[in-house]
Parts: sequence; structure tokens; C-alpha cells
Amino acid sequence: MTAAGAAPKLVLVVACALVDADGRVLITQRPEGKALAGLWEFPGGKLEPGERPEQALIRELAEELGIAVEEPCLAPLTFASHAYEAFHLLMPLYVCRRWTGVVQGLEGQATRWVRPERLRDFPMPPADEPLIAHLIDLL
Ligand SMILES: Nc1nc2c([nH]c(=O)n2[C@@H]2O[C@H](COP(=O)(O)OP(=O)(O)OP(=O)(O)O)[C@@H](O)[C@H]2O)c(=O)[nH]1
Repeated sequence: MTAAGAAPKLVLVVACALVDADGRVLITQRPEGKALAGLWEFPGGKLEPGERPEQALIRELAEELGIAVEEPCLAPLTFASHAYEAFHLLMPLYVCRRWTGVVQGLEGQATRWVRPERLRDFPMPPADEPLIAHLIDLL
């Protein structure tokens, strides 16, 4: 035993940087009433029981944005590991440049396509901040 105190709950969330033909990245705004409301984030969400991360992400992208993504089009880029007060977030970030359908905020969330260098102009959850440099490097 090495750790002292209660272990934080580890929460696995999968997220995606959708990249358009101009190299812009999609961010969506968390709706009122949710934790971290108003902040801009990458689309994605928690896994449902029995789901693989890629399956969960494909489901979330369909539910939230109305687009269809094929699993080979999800490329792992990096991950966030962040201690929130109530849980520890582990969030793999995939990049996707190919999908079918037109991106729409199906849950009432605002959506924006943003150049990676401009992502810092949008308030994001603290876990996301370290991801921005990876996107700038990639794109
Ligand atoms: N999808 C997404 N979630 C993020 C990002 N950054 C970040 O800290 N998170 C956190 O990861 C969790 C994502 O959960 P979610 O979107 O499936 O669920 P939720 O908060 O709506 O909660 P609920 O399902 O408990 O109601 C939230 O706690 C959210 O704050 C991000 O860039 N994208």
C-alpha cells in the first residue's frame, strides 16, 4: 500500500477533436444546468457499461452532433489526466477528419469551428488546457 487516504474515483471520458478541411477544430458549449456550464469542450462523453472507448465516442458523436464516424477514422492523439474535486478525469483525445453528415448541436449546445491557435480564447474545462498545445503541434 502506497497511497494514503481514499482513492479518488477514476472517470473515463472519451473526446474527439473533429478537424475540418481548413484545419479548424470543433468545440461545443456545455449547456446551462450541467456542471461546468458555458465552458467550451470537445464532443464526447462517458462510456456506457460494456462499451469500448471508440464505440462510446462514435455513439456520442451521433447523439450530440448527428454525424456518423467509422472506427478507423478515429486516431488517438493524446489524453488528459486531471484531478477534479469530486473525481479524477482520464480523457483520451482522438482526432477525426472524416465523417458523414452535417455537424449540428442536437442537444441545444452551441458549436464553433476554431483554429487551434485560437482555442485559448474560449473558456474550457481545466482538464482541456494541456490538450491545446498538442492540437497546435498537429495542425
Ligand atoms: N465531453 C467532454 N467532457 C469533458 C471535457 N473536458 C472535461 O473536463 N470534461 C468532463 O468530462 C465529463 C464528461 O461527462 P459527460 O459530458 O458525459 O457528462 P455530463 O457532465 O453531462 O454528466 P452526466 O452524464 O453525469 O450528467 C464531465 O465531467 C466534463 O466536465 C471535454 O473536452 N469534453
